Amino acid sequence: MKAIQLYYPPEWAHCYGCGYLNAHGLHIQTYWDPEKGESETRFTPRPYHTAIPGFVYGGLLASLVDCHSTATAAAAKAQAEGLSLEATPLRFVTASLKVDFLKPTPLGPDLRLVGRPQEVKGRKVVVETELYAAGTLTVRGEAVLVQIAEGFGGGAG
Ligand SMILES: CCCCCCCC(=O)SCCNC(=O)CCNC(=O)[C@H](O)C(C)(C)COP(=O)(O)OP(=O)(O)OC[C@H]1O[C@@H](n2cnc3c(N)ncnc32)[C@H](O)[C@@H]1OP(=O)(O)O
Repeated sequence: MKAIQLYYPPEWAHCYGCGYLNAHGLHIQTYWDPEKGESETRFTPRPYHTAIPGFVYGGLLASLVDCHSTATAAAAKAQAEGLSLEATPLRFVTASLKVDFLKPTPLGPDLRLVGRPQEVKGRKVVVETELYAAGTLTVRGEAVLVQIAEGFGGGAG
């Protein structure tokens, strides 16, 4: 199975979190299960992703939820519209990101994020994510993702 992020064309693949063209990035990769209608990302933090010794830095956890959610939105929208990401790449950006840190996340185990689309409407997708460390739910996220429109970012600076 191919990660959703690997369908992004090069101009959308520089993201620090998930861009395959960012040599310094996290290279987050998300997989879509069309039967369950949910996504999965796995990531193993490095020792330097520390908050306090033994626990993962919350900003990293938010980044995982962020890029996991943008990819989930692309897959959910593609499935809802009967599109193939191979033929029609879709790219979403984050409009809103809410992260609840339910428990400290231990540094060491592989982290597993599960994403479930709550709403797919027009250019907007809402995704809920649960993040597990060694089977324990430690983070819950909710993100609003908006499909980028032509000329995205125009006028900035
Ligand atoms: C090029 C590839 C980049 C890849 C980045 C990967 C992940 C990221 O980190 S993205 C970086 C951080 N995000 C950004 O920089 C985005 C900055 N924001 C923007 O550009 C715009 O506000 C943008 C595109 C999100 C929305 O603007 P616009 O295109 O005008 O959408 P708009 O028509 O207002 O809204 C569409 C829908 O989203 C909803 N929405 C928009 N913003 C929000 C928000 N902050 N909270 C909740 N809902 C929102 C709207 O209510 C609307 O919903 P509905 O259709 O139900 O009425």
